[in-house]
Amino acid sequence: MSASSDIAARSATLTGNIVSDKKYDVFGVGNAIVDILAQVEDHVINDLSLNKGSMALMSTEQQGDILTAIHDPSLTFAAGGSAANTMVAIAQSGGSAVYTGRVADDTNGEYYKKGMESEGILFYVPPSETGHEPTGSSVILTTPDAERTMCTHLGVSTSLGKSDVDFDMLAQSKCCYVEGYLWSSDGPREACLEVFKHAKANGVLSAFTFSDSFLVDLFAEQFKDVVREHCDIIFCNADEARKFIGNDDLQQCVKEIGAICNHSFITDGANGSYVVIDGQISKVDGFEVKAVDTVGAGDAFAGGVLYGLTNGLSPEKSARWGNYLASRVVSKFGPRLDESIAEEMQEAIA
Ligand SMILES: OC[C@H]1O[C@H](O)[C@H](O)[C@@H]1O
Repeated sequence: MSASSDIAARSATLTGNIVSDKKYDVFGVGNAIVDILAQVEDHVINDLSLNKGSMALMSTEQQGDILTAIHDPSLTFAAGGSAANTMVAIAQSGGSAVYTGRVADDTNGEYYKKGMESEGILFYVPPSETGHEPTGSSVILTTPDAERTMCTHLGVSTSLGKSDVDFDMLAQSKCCYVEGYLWSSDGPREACLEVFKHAKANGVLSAFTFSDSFLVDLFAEQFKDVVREHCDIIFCNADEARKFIGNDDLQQCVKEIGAICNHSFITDGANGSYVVIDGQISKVDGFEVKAVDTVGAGDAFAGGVLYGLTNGLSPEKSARWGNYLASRVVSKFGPRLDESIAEEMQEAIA
């Protein structure tokens, strides 16, 4: 079978919705990160020379300097990590999810594992022994306009490798979901490529998120190859879409992304999202809410979409549910919702 006819066949499977007898809805792979959340004024982002709205990689010492500088007695902690947040959104929608990510055998690692298990996620990778890197963490500064700026130390999450992946569980999943954040480290990137290959060999659809515009800056060409060779479904936001295509005109970017991947979901903040299925573009409206913290919004959107696609909803209804989950996450501080909201689905997508 040629590459293009293979893609066409996989595409037809999705358009008919991915409802199969596989055991799990989605198999996620990501950096396991504990979030340290603070609210700051705008000038703090400038004073610290941070790139507002983006993610920067740094050492724990640099994170410590930031925490000292902001001197916030009301810091809060949350289990985060982009793909992990997405798996939680799937579970809170009523779906089933498996998570592959690495924590250390330390306090944050224990906290993180408990957080995932309490949401019903199958988090099976054993923690790394202490003495090396700590569990990954991200100091997340949210400004009054609800924008979040992330200062991340990846810690032990960069030691995730392909030998950590449970390929049997992957084969029993309808879809896998990989975060672009993993591209900044060699071992996790190789593990992801292996996940995509095994997914294809076992009739599991492959979904990918670009994660952050700085990654698109660094890896645009690699991301294009990944999308063309491996992906059935992609997620990005408007900034990432513009950088990926190299054009400021969002409509044009949506069209061009849709020509590269047959199932593309592009978020546009409070305006909602674009769904491009086999070149056909639909705009799906967002929900009007007062946003206080945008951390985790894209993750919640992807969770809603993946829940929908793996449970018989059309791509547009799936995106509507994704928009709803994102609107709920931005209405509160922190990267995840606190509880299941599956019972709100019918009204939200009607
Ligand atoms: O997408 C938001 C997530 O990305 C970062 O990895 C943080 O952990 C945060 O929870």
